[in-house]
Amino acid sequence: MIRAHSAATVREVEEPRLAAGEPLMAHAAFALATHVARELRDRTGRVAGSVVLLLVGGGNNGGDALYAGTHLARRGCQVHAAVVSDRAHEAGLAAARASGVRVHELLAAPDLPGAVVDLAGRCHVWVDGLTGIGARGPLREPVAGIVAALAEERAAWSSLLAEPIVVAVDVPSGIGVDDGTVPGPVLPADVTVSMGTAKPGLLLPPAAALAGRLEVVDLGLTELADREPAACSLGRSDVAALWPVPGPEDHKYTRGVLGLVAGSRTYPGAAVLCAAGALRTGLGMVRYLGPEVPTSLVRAAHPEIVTVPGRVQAWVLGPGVDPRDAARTAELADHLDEAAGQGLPAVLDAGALTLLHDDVDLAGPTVLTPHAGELAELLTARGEHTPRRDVEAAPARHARLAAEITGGTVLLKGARTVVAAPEGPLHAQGDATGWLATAGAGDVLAGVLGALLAAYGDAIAEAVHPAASLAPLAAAAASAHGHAARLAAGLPFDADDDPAGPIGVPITASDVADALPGALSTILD
Ligand SMILES: NC(=O)C1=CN([C@@H]2O[C@H](COP(=O)(O)OP(=O)(O)OC[C@H]3O[C@@H](n4cnc5c(N)ncnc54)[C@H](OP(=O)(O)O)[C@@H]3O)[C@@H](O)[C@H]2O)[C@@H](O)CC1
Ligand SMILES: Nc1ncnc2c1ncn2[C@@H]1O[C@H](COP(=O)(O)OP(=O)(O)O)[C@@H](O)[C@H]1O
Ligand SMILES: [K+]
Repeated sequence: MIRAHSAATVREVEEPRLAAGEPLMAHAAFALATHVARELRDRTGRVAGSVVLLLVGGGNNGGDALYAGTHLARRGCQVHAAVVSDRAHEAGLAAARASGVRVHELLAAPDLPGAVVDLAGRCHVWVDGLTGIGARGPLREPVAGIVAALAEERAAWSSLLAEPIVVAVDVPSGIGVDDGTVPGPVLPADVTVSMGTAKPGLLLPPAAALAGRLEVVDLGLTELADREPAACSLGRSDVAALWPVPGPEDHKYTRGVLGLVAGSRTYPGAAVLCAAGALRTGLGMVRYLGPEVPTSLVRAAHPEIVTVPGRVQAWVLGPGVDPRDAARTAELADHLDEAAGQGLPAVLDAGALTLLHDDVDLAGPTVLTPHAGELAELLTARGEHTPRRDVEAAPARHARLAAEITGGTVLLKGARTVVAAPEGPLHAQGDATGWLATAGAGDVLAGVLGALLAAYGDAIAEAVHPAASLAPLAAAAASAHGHAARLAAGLPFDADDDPAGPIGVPITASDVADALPGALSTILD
C-alpha cells in the first residue's frame, strides 16, 4: 500500500527532527541524486558526461535539488542550476558552487522563461525543485511562466531527439499537494522522488497523472507509521488480503448471497453485466429481482442466477434502472431500507443514486458508485451547485463532500477512481486502462463490489467488521476491476506510462467480467 500524508503532517513530524539536527535534507538530496543517476543510466546508458538542469525555487525544495546537484557533479555530470528566486537555499547554493555546479542567477533575465528553456534545451535531465510542500495555490509568476514554457517545450520535443527526463523533487511543482488538483501550470514528470512519504496529490486525480513513476525516499520518519494517511492506494497484496477466499468449511450461504435489483426494459443489459461482474468475482449466490424483462435475459445469460426472493448479505441497487420509473424506484427505496434495518451493506449505482437527491440520511453501510456527472447531479440536488467539470477538477474534494452530506462511502469512477468515506483516508486506484471507458463497465464494477460486500455482509451486520471501513473494500473492487480490464485489453498487469509499451486492444464490458477470474488469479497468487 502506498500511504500519503498531508503537508501539515509531514511538517509536524519533520520539525522536531530538524530541531534536533537530523540531516534530513542531506538524506533527501542523496536519494534524489541516486534516482536521477539511475534514470540517466537506464535511459541514456551513462551518468558521467550527462548534462543536468536543476530548476531551483526559493525554498527547501530547491535546496534538495542543489545538494543533489553536488552529488551529480561529483559523479561527472555537467550540472547547471537555473535559480529563479532571490531566496534560493543559501547553503545549498554555496555547496553547489563549491562542487562545480554552474549557477545561473536568471531573475534579471529580460525573458526569464526563454532563458530557462534555452538552458534546458542543452540538458538530458530536468530536476524540478521549484516548489514542494511549501507551495500554496497555483504557481505565481515568474515560476508559472517558466513551468508553462518548459511544459510546452517538453510536449513539442521531437521524437527523433532523446527527450529530456523530468524528475520532480517531492512533487511536480504546481500540483495541489494535499488535494490532487491542478490549479495552474505544472511540468509533467517522468519520475517523482517524494521525500519521507508520498503526498496525497501524487495519488489523487487529476494531479497523479502528472507525477510519472513514484519513488518514495525513506527518511526514517518512523512516526508516520502511527499517523493516519490522508490518502492511500492499495497494491496487489492489499487487495489479496481483503479478498474472500473460500475455505473447506464454507458453503454457498457463508460465502455470501447478493441481492441484485438492476436493469429495465430500456437498459436490460445492465442487469446481465452486473450479474456477470458479481458471478466472476466469486460468491455463494446472486438473487436477481426484476420484471419479466430483463429477468428472462439474465436467466438466459446466467443460468446459475436465482430469481426468487430470500435472504441476502448485501444488495446492489440501481444499475440500468430508469429513475423515472416510480414503481421500480420505490422498490429500490424499500430494499435500501431493508438493508439498513438489517445492518447489511448496499451499493447504490446509477438509477438508485437519485434516491439520495432527496434529503435522506443513509442509515446503513452504503457505497455510492457515481461517475462525475452523477456526482455533480447529486451534489446539486443536495444544494451544492456543482457543474460536472468542477467534480473532474477536484474529484477527491467532491467525493468527500458527497460522503459527508449523505453519510455514505462514495466511489467516484474515472480514469483514477477515488473512494471517500465521511472521514478517514481517501483511496485512489489507477489500475485500469482507457479501454475500460466503455458502456456497461460501471455495471460490472457494481457487481464486483456487491459480491465483495456480500462476503463481508454478515460480519458488517454483526459489527465484527466495522461498517465504517467500506472504503478499502470499495478500493479493492475498483482495483480488481481495473486489472481485469488490463488483462482483457492484453496489457501487462501493472499500469505504467511507458510510451513504448503495448497499447492494448479494445474491450467490451463483458470482456472485463470474463477477465476477472484471470486477474484475481494474479492478485491472489
Ligand atoms: N524541512 C526539511 O528540512 C526538509 C524538506 N524537504 C524539502 O523541502 C520542501 C519544503 O520546503 P519549504 O518548506 O521551504 O517549501 P517549498 O516547497 O520549497 O516552497 C517554498 C518556496 O516556494 C515558493 N512558493 C510558495 N507558493 C508558491 C506559488 N504558489 N507559486 C510560486 N512560488 C511559490 C515560496 O515563495 P514565497 O511564498 O516564500 O515567496 C518559497 O520560495 C519539501 O517539499 C522537500 O522537497 C526535504 O528535503 C526533507 C527535509
Ligand atoms: N479514462 C479512463 N481510464 C480508465 N478507466 C476509466 C476511464 N474512464 C472511465 N473509466 C472506468 O470505466 C468505468 C465506466 O463506468 P460508468 O461510467 O459507470 O459506465 P456505464 O454506466 O456505462 O457502466 C468505471 O469503472 C470507470 O472508473
Ligand atoms: K518540485
